[in-house]
Amino acid sequence: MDKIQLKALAKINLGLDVLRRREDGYHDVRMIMQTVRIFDRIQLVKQEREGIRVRTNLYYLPANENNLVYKAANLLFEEFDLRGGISIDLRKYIPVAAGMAGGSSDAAAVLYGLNRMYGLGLSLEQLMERGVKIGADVPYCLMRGTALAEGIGEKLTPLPAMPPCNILVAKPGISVSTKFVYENLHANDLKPEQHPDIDAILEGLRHQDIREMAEGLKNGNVLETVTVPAYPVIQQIKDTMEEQGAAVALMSGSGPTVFGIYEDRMQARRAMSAIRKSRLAKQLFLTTPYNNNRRNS
Ligand SMILES: C[C@@](CO)(OP(=O)(O)O)[C@H](O)COP(=O)(O)OP(=O)(O)OC[C@H]1O[C@@H](n2ccc(N)nc2=O)[C@H](O)[C@@H]1O
Ligand SMILES: Nc1ncnc2c1ncn2[C@@H]1O[C@H](COP(=O)(O)OP(=O)(O)O)[C@@H](O)[C@H]1O
Repeated sequence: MDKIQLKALAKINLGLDVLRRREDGYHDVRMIMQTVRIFDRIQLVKQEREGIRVRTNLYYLPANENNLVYKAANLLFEEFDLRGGISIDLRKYIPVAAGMAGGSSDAAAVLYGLNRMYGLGLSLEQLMERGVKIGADVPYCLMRGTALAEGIGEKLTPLPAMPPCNILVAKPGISVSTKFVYENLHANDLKPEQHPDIDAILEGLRHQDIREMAEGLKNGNVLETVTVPAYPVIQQIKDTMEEQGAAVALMSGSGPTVFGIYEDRMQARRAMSAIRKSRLAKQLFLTTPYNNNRRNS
């Protein structure tokens, strides 16, 4: 196989709690991950000439060793002493530095794609062990679907699929770095009432009850305690989505992207128009949960 086309899917966090700051500076988390149907497209083509070449449609992203797709390819090229080179064409649609794991998902797709193209024979678990060296969310991006993530995000337990629903995703025109958010959380000083009730969300998921999940998701992301005071636009988007009939609206990951869950498609469409008119968001998507574990390549 000389060529492969991949889709790298984005995620949202259906609840995110940070338990403690660890000695190594990372944080132990407890969060529910959900893949959504927003994706980047990646094409890998084998080259005779040695080296990893990256091209992307976004001028402001690194097209060198700092791109996570480069890091993923480099990891497997070095470990398996692969011959020749590879060109990576990355078409980005997932908002960048947004809390949607775009870069991590791109890296996951490259690990998956190279494993197939070069017949490396690595299992999903073996790919995940390599993925965590690139980023805490990469193992989850390899697994996809609905999952509980613990440890730094790499300890994964599959969960019942999120019930079908409509998810409105709005990214304001600001970028927030994950590092900044974790550093400003002061996780070890959080009061018990500041921690979201992840178990309540899990119960809602087990009952396949969006309303029950939504109840648990109010204040379901502890990282909002850092970003909402710093960026009022996040709260404004949440309020607008809820005024427009969302069961709940929550920031995803380290933000600043906000998602709203709508049971009714028409209502979600109306909410999308309202957010568009408000000009609170720079990027706006109406999407659905992804739970098919078949890889699309
Ligand atoms: C917040 C979350 C929630 O899903 O997602 P995003 O907002 O990035 O999408 C993740 O925990 C982000 O995972 P990821 O973005 O892969 O993290 P990494 O690249 O490994 O680390 C970026 C920075 O975040 C901090 N970090 C990350 C994960 C973690 N459990 N504890 C941390 O303290 C690290 O100190 C690092 O400086
Ligand atoms: N393939 C990539 N896609 C997006 N960002 C990338 C990529 N490779 C490296 N980066 C860098 O990683 C940073 C955060 O990436 P991203 O995964 O989009 O954020 P988040 O983890 O918040 O979802 C960006 O600022 C960018 O410079």
